[in-house]
Amino acid sequence: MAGGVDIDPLTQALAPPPGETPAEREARLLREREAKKRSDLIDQELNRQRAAEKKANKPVKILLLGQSESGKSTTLKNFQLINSSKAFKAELGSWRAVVHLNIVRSIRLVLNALAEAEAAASSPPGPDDPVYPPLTPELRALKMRLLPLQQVEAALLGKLTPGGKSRSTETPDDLPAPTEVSVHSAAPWKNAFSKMMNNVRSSVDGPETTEPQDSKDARQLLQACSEDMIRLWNDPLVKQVLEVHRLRLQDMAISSMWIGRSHIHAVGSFLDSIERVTDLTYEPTDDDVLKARLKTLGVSEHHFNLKAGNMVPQDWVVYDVGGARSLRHAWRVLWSHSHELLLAEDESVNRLEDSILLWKMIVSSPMLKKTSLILFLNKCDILRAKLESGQKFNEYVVSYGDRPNDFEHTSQYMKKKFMMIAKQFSPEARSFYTYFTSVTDSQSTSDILGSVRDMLVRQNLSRSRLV
Ligand SMILES: Nc1nc2c(ncn2[C@@H]2O[C@H](COP(=O)(O)OP(=O)(O)OP(=O)(O)O)[C@@H](O)[C@H]2O)c(=O)[nH]1
Ligand SMILES: [Mg+2]
Repeated sequence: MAGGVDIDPLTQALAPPPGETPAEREARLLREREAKKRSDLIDQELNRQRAAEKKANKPVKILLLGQSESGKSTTLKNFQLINSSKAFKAELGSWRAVVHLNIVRSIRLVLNALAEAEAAASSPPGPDDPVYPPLTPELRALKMRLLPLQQVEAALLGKLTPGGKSRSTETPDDLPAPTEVSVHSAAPWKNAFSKMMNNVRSSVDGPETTEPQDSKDARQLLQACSEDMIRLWNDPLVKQVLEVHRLRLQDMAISSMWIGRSHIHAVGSFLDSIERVTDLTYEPTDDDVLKARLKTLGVSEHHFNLKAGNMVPQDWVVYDVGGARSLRHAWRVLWSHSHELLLAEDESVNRLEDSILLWKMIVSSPMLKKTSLILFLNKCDILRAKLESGQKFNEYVVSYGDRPNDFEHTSQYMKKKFMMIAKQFSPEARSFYTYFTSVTDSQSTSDILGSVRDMLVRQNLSRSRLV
């Protein structure tokens, strides 16, 4: 500054007042020390809050575990339906082909049983052979008329994953064996289906279409077979044949395969809606999607941004994995990160032993000792129906003894069993939550998933509070 003395205004402001007495100086320094203390406390509080926020913003990670067919993917679908319903609705069309594939495969299952009944009739029965009722000429004719459905199956399978990542597990046999279609969860099958089905829709709407001829033929063939499929499924003789077939498989201890009770129930659920789902204008409903079965291979990751009550939205990641025994090695990779673990168990009593072993393995894992566990005892609707139809729970679980053969007592018994195992095998004390579910019922599942979500949000927040 020309001619002036250069004085820094800050230094000037902080400088002791001119003519300060020693007592005034002492009082001023005390004030300054207290102000600094307050400022440090505020900084500390801000840092604490920042750290807490950072922790709270960590996504909640949910890992869905359980046997194959226990309902993991169906639980995930419910989660999508509740929390990102727009995306769920946008994908409805992609499920149409899966529903069709479920129908075609169920019919094939029935045709296999009929073929077996025919084969049994043509050779003298051994003492342990199953006794099938003789097939009528009409039923044999029906069986022949439905053979072209194999083309439909091939066309749908061909479209499942263009890169050939889908897999159909065929076993070498004279008869076409029961099969199950699986899809690698990372594969873009939904896009492939959407494309295909959009094309199909345009073929229904008008003559101009880019739909591949084989898909179009497949849809029309399916519709043309509709009446025969209905006739087959409603034939009382077919029901008798299926029952003999089921008992035979049960005797061979392969009841958890395709024709396992829960599976007949699962794939059979579309057999009661053949007319509706084979119509050329068919659009899948939410319930259809929940019932559609597509076995998962590998691991798929799904992101959500959820808000519970008046809390800030939080990122959630849900991992869905394949539950088949051969795929379980992949689970451990996911365990290395801390997750909330949601275990779906098939409550339909035919695979209880595996279910118990799986639960033991999970609760005793040292890697998961800090992980929250939520147990879904699923398919309660099937358990209920079986008990009501007179099946005896103690035939499957001998230790159940003479307790009442009703849903209330059997379900509580199973819950206690799972709780005892958790208590006995957990590396350290833990609490876990159990729900009785039927995840194909979107309404009740929505309530349950809502409370699970609120509980986890609260838990996550209290964990993130630095003490
Ligand atoms: N009735 C009934 N069916 C169910 C229930 N939960 C699932 N399902 C059906 O059972 C079948 C298998 O369910 P998924 O969700 O595919 O089973 P998953 O555990 O994902 O099986 P993987 O992918 O092989 O590990 C599907 O057809 C579902 O619609 C239930 O509570 N009740
Ligand atoms: Mg699955």
